[in-house]
This record gives sequence, C-alpha cells and structure tokens, in this order.
Amino acid sequence: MNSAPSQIQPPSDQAQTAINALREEIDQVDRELMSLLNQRARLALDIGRLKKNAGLPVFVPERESDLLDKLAQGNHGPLPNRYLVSVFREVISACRSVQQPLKVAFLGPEFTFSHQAAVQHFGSSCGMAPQSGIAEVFREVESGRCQVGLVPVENSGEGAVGASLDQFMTTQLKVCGEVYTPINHVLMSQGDDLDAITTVYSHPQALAQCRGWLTRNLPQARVAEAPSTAAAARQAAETPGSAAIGAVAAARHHCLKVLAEGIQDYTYNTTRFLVIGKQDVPPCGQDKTSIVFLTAHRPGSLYKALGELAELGVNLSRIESRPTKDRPWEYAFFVDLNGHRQDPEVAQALAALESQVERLRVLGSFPAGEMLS
Ligand SMILES: C=C(O[C@@H]1C=C(C(=O)O)C=C[C@H]1O)C(=O)O
Repeated sequence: MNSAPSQIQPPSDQAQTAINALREEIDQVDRELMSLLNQRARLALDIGRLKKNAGLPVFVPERESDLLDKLAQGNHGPLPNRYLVSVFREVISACRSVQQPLKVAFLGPEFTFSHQAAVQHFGSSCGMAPQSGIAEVFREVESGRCQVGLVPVENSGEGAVGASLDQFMTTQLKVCGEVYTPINHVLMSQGDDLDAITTVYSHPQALAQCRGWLTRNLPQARVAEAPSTAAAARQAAETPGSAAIGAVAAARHHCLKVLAEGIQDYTYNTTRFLVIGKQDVPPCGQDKTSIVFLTAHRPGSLYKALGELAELGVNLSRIESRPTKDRPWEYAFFVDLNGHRQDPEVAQALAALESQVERLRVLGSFPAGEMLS
C-alpha cells in the first residue's frame, strides 16, 4: 500500500520570497490575535468577578449560543462558518476557564464519541470527567462535583437511548443544551493489510452500524464486542492481527493506522446529546423545550394532550414513549418542542397541556443545537 513519496520541487526564489513576506504578515496577525485574545480574557475575568459577587453561574449557555449565532451571521469568509464556530468555541472555552474551569461529566472513557461531543460543545479548556455509566453522569452533576453533564438521548439510526430517558424521569436536573455529533466510524489497526485482520473489536452499537461494510470488506474477520469504542481501540493496539471500529481520536491516541473512514452503513449517522445542569437557561431566540408527561389510561388522552399543543401552533420536534417502571404497561411521553417555556404561546400551551395530563414536568428550555453533517 506504500507508494513512493512524491518529489516536491523547491519553490523558485521569487515564490519563496513571496511566501516569506506573507508569513511575516501572518506572524503579525497572530501577535495581534494574541493581544486581542488576552484583552477578551481580561473582560471575561471582569465579568467573572461580577457574576461571582452576584452568585451567578460562570457558564451562560444562552450567551454563548447567541454569540456564536451572531458571529456566523456576520461571517463573509473565506473561513466557513463550521471552522469559525469551532475556533470561537475554543476561545469561549478558554475565557470561561480563566474565570473557573468548567467540569463536564460524560459517558466515558476518553476518546469515545461522547467525549468528542463534550469537546465539540465545551471546548478543550475544560475539566473532562469520564463516567462509567449514564446514571453516574447524572449523579456527578446532582452532587455538584461537576457543573454540567452530557448524555446521549438518541441516534439517527438506532433511536432512543433508554438509559438516559429513565434518568430524566426522576432527576431534578435541567436540560440546558443540545449537541448533535456526527458519528464517523473508522477502522483502525496496527498493520495496514485488511486481509491480515482476523478480529474486529467494537461496541455492539458501532458493530451494528457498520455491519454492511464489515460483510463486504472483512468477510474473513470475526467480530468481538467491547465495552466501548475506546476500549476496542486499546484492544486493537494490544492484539496483532486485529482492528477496532471507533472514533478517529481513539486511533490517534493509540497510534493506530486509519485503514478506512466513514464505514457506517448510513452516511447520516448522528447522535443527539443533551447537556444537564442545575440552571434554568433564559431564552436566546433559537430555543427548544423538553417535557415529559404521563397521561390517564383513558381512550383519547394522548390525542387530547397533543391537541393542546397543536391548537396553539407549537411545533414538536420529537415524541418518544418509555415505560414508567412503577406501573406495568404505563408510559411516560417525552416531547421536544420549538420555543422557550417563557415564550407566551409555549407558556400557554404548557398550561393547557398540564390540565389534560396526570403529571407534567418541564425538563428545561435551552438553545437549539446545530445539526452538523
Ligand atoms: C464571559 C462570560 O462567561 C462565559 C464565557 C463567555 C465568553 O467567553 O464569551 C460567554 C458566556 C459564559 O459562559 C460571560 O458570562 O459573558
């Protein structure tokens, strides 16, 4: 598979002189950026002191979301919004951290897609606290050991993550954000010969998502389940003749070669995560609200409940049912709707809904996440 390195011709003197001149300009821009970044950090520190005196939280999701939206709207390139937003997420992460490092609980270990989602949303200047399970993520935030947590709630192909929904039924925590993370599976191995691979390790969900690719490209290999995609990568790093399926970050961490990318059977493979915390997030203009309710065991009760939302023109982006566990064959309904609970039509719809159902809890209103592809 190794090809001879291409011969790079040295640039002409004229081209080299022009490159050097432009690099000097970049050096100058970087010095200015550094100075501006420090100016921004000083302003954030001032805000941090004021927030501390007023007993306000360091992390302000609606401000971060609004700021990123405004930057994206005012951007005329050549940097595409995707790149610009990820650079600014890091800038915000650093400015938040100089006030107080945010500690983020997520479903570990490191180098899984949950970790990737946490870094994508909160930036890398955070304390990352990997947990062994979804329930543990909730406990870490409830106890105050972490200010926020991130839990998967649904995957575009596999559907709802029941363990997260179960926690939302009982927790007092609030939903304060939403993150869409593209799940781009890679095949990683120590060697570079596909034919020499006898075992492929991964998490059962990842194996299921890549079944077609494995059948077509590695018919000789047996698949072996691992507790996470990151654990699979570690196993592949320790076992000659094996490979793992997981995130490219895991391949990099274990110095494995990426033999194939985007091997999931459906190209659009995205997981939606929710951010949990203790704070109520005010509106930012691009909000969603998550609720959960129980209906009476009577014909038409779900129809009537949803009718209240329809009457007031509230748009639903998701509905999911989940067994309540206390009473057999009774279900809780999880609904996401567009708008903030403080928006007049949403407030009115929620009040009307409350009168139709047995129990209603607003899990939180939060800035809508951006659907990256
Ligand atoms: C600077 C602040 O603190 C945090 C950092 C922000 C930033 O760097 O722009 C924005 C919101 C907060 O999460 C602030 O509250 O404005």
